[in-house]
Amino acid sequence: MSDVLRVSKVSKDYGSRGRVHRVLSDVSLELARGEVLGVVGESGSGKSTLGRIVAGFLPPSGGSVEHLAGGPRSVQMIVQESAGALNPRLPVWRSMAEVTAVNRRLTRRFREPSMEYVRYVGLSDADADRRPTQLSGGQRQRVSIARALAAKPAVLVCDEAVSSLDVSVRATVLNLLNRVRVDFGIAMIFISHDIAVVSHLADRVLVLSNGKVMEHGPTEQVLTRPESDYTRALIAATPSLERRLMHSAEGA
Ligand SMILES: Nc1ncnc2c1ncn2[C@@H]1O[C@H](COP(=O)(O)OP(=O)(O)OP(=O)(O)O)[C@@H](O)[C@H]1O
Repeated sequence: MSDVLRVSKVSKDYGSRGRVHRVLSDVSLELARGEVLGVVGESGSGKSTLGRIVAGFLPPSGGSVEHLAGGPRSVQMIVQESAGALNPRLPVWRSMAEVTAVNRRLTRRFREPSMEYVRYVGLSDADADRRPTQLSGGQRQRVSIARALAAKPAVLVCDEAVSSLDVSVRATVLNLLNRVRVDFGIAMIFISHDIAVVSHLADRVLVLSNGKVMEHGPTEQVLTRPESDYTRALIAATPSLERRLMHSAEGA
């Protein structure tokens, strides 16, 4: 299947002359249409920096990022509290309409084009008329997903997108993201410190430690036959995942 994203030997340095801190070194990856790459690693390993570089919010210090499909908004990003990007004083349909409207005067006739996405993510027409603060955390994250979809991206970067949600809400949003990948063929970079969460969605997993790729392979392989002690430690630090892996090994 054709690639929609190619990241080649990307590095990132923070700081200035004399006090340079390298936070990403030689990271390469490719994404095909509809494919989900999970990016895991402990706090400070460089996950968000990578996500922001891929989304075009941050320039790399070296290497290249090629967006091989879609228009100018071909990569969209969803973060932990994406609703922060929504105007708190406006009904959410208006924040959504801003993504696509050419006309800055967003009268109510611009509402309908957004509603297709509002309904797709499982929100009601009444929800679209509410302000972000009148919605739950899960509903706000759905709005963020709807807003990203309205931009018709080829790639979605999800950075800790479900981390602040309750476990049951988290499962429904993960299911929604899975449908998005199937229904729209959107590829995703799914960033999380929690390898268990990543394992629900990702086809492949890339493990980052101190800005370096420790391993990168099919999810099943990385979880059951990790190559590095670092990955083994990440799995061991996630008891729910360890239990699940043990059960499936016993059942095999
Ligand atoms: N704007 C910045 N200026 C200087 N250093 C930064 C900046 N942003 C991030 N860093 C540093 O870069 C490293 C990687 O940070 P990054 O946020 O990418 O890691 P992360 O894996 O996403 O961590 P977390 O899971 O805690 O969000 C850290 O050491 C961090 O302190």
